[in-house]
Amino acid sequence: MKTLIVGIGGVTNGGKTTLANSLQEQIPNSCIIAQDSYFKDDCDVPVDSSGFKQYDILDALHMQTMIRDVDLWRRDPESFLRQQGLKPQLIAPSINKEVFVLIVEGFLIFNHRPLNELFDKKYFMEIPYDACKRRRSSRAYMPPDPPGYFSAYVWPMYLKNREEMEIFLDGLKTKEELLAAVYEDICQEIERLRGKSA
Ligand SMILES: Nc1ncnc2c1ncn2[C@@H]1O[C@H](COP(=O)(O)OP(=O)(O)OP(=O)(O)O)[C@@H](O)[C@H]1O
Ligand SMILES: NC(=O)c1ccc[n+]([C@@H]2O[C@H](CO)[C@@H](O)[C@H]2O)c1
Repeated sequence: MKTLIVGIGGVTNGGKTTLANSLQEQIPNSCIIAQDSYFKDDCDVPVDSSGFKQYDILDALHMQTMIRDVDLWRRDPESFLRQQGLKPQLIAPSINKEVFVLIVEGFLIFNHRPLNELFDKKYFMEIPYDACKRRRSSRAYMPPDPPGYFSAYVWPMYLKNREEMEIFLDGLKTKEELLAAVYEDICQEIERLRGKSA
């Protein structure tokens, strides 16, 4: 059995979850670990000097738990898939040629060194400030963004976190264009892995 870990990171509301879900539907034996599922309870997230809750830093997330889940997948991708309610679709000529794909999506996945080291493929979604602000204002986070949170906290934190990045995806492209580009790239990687001796 072979494995491929794909990271889809980038700006808030860039379209990471949308792209990850579409990829997961198209790629056999793939599943998703989403960083947004690992936020700490609101009472455990500190407030900065301006009174803003610091949600956009690694400390706001249970990263050890997230890494543990990635490890669970690495040890036994087939069981992990079943635990998520997904059915393995064994299509390659032998189990040695089968490629299991983990899609990890989230806004700070490349900023956490132990997680960053695990990726075989990395994509970083970007959209400009205005589009991001517009998309974000139509979302309901829990707790909701207080006034000024996006421009004074979320966007500056994004620019800081982005400094560590590599491959960029233009999140203003259509969902179909984004899916086609990344899907094609991942399929090539799966074929490359299948071709490698077990
Ligand atoms: N390619 C696209 N073009 C236009 N709108 C999109 C595109 N992809 C996603 N969207 C829309 O943008 C919003 C955010 O999408 P999504 O939840 O996938 O982003 P995200 O990067 O996972 O956000 P967050 O990290 O803040 O949870 C949604 O309303 C979604 O429908
Ligand atoms: N608990 C949450 O999911 C939560 C709460 C408040 C804010 N956020 C925002 O989620 C984005 C990443 O997807 C970050 O920009 C957070 O500000 C999430």
